Amino acid sequence: MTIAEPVITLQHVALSFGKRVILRDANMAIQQGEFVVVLGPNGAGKSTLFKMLLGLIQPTAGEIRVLGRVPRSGNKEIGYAPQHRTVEGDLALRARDLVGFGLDGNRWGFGLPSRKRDAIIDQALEEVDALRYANAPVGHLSGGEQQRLLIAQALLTNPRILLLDEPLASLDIARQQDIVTLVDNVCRSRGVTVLLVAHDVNPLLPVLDRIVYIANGQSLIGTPGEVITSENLSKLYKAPVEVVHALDRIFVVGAEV
Ligand SMILES: Nc1ncnc2c1ncn2[C@@H]1O[C@H](COP(=O)(O)OP(=O)(O)OP(=O)(O)O)[C@@H](O)[C@H]1O
Repeated sequence: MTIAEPVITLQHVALSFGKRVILRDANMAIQQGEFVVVLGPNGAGKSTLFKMLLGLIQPTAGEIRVLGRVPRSGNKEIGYAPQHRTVEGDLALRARDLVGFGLDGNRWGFGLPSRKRDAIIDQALEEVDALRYANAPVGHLSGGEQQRLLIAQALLTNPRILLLDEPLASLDIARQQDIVTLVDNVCRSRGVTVLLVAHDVNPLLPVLDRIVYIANGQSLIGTPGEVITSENLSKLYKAPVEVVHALDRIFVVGAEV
């Protein structure tokens, strides 16, 4: 039996912006098809980790490999949905146009015949159950509907890795659940590796494989039971933190997550 190479590895990775240390000695190996939730307080470096994987920010030290190579920008094997604020108002942009940006941002999308282009966009819209509002103006759609479009956009190039930055932000619990189910289906059916930034792990507990926790320049990776413990979080935050398990949920008391 051969053991598959991890799709993402960080070895002794450090990153600072001037005097601000974001990561000191980060180490992780993430496998094909894993669903990984990235947690940590505001400003910890969660989005910055994504930018390093996308080749947009270089580590100060250490080695990063994505699908066996040094990260490079424009890698169509990574689908990326950045942090997003809901678009409001009468913006003329239609849902399918927003999704189509996923092709335009990649060189291979240029010059596609329009029928082929439409078919690719329709397929992505169908996968996120957004076909029925394909022609609606984006500003008329709810936050959850807009989030589906961003996921469709990220899927357009058939990526092997999906980076989703806070796709659950400002959604109600039911809509959060819908997006979690959608992303889980994409992860399992396509065998895509998902990294998803969140501030609350609870809606994701039924589907995630492991979590990465970043705080104060340190990072931990493992199952929720391995990582989210009073001892670990007290060390990360350098303050007393209590982790409470109740009603199949995890509550962190004493720190902003
Ligand atoms: N290009 C940059 N130059 C200098 N500082 C930066 C740069 N990018 C990010 N930072 C800083 O690095 C820190 C980490 O930012 P990042 O956006 O990764 O945090 P985050 O964990 O995603 O936070 P949030 O939960 O608030 O989205 C912040 O203090 C931010 O201001």
